Amino acid sequence: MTTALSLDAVSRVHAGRNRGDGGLIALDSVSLTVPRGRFLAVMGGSGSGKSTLLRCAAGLERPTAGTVRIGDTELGRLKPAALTRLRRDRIGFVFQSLDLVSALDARENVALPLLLAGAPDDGRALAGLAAVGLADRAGDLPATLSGGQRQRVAIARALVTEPEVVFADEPTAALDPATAAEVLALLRRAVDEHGRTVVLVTHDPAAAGWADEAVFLERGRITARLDRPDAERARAMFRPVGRALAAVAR
Ligand SMILES: Nc1ncnc2c1ncn2[C@@H]1O[C@H](COP(=O)(O)OP(=O)(O)OP(=O)(O)O)[C@@H](O)[C@H]1O
Repeated sequence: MTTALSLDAVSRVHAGRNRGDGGLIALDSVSLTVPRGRFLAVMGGSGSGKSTLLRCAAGLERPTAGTVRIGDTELGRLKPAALTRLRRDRIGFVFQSLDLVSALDARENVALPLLLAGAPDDGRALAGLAAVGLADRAGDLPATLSGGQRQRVAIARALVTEPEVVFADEPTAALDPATAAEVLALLRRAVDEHGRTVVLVTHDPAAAGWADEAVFLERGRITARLDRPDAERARAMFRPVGRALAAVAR
C-alpha cells in the first residue's frame, strides 16, 4: 500500500482568538493516513476544522504542530518556493467558490496548471474537458456555463497535471442534488479509473456516500470514522455531532 497523504498529530492554533488563554484550537492533534487510490470524505459541522485540515494537508497553511506528508515528502521541511512547486505539480484543488479565470475559456482554464508548470498543452486540456463531458464547450467563457459545468471544468483543471492528491472543499455546496451527484461521480471516476487520491471536505452526508471512507471532525478532533459510508450511515453519524455542536453553542 502506498501512502498518498499522511497527517501525524497535526494541530493548528490561531493565536489571539482565545478559547481559554491558549488561542483557538482549530485542529487538535489529528492523525490520518490516506492510501493511494482512496476517496476520503472529511465531514463535520460548521467550524469543526474541516477547511483547516484541508489547508494544512495541502500545504496552504502551516500547522502549529505535527507533520504532514504528501507521499514521502514532509511539507514542514520545505522552503516556501519548494512548497509552492509541490502544490503546483503534485496537488489538485477544487473549491466551492467557482474560481475559474473569467477572461479565459474553458480549455484555457484547464490548461492553466500546465502553463504554470512550464509544460505545453499538448491536447491534455481538451482531453480533460472531454473526460468531464465538456469537449463541445472548450471555447466558452465561464460566465456562459452553468454552475455544474463550471465545477466540471474546475475538476478537469484539478486533474490535468495527474496530481498525487486532489483536495476538494465543498465543491458541490452551490449545486442542486442532481448536478452535485454528477460532479461527485467525476471525482469517483478519477479514483476508480485513474487511481487518483481524493480528499473531499463536505458537510453533506449524500456527498460522503461517494467516498471509500469518512472521518468526522468535532472541535478540531476526529471523533468517528466510517468505512464505505453510505449517505444514511453518514447522516446518522452526523446527528450526534450536530447535537454536540448545538450544546457547545448554547
Ligand atoms: N485565520 C483564522 N484566524 C482565526 N481563527 C480561524 C481562522 N481560520 C479558522 N479559524 C477558526 O478555526 C475553527 C475551524 O475553522 P474551519 O474553517 O476549519 O471550519 P470548517 O469546519 O471548515 O467550517 P465551515 O464548514 O463553516 O467552513 C473555527 O472556529 C474558525 O473560526
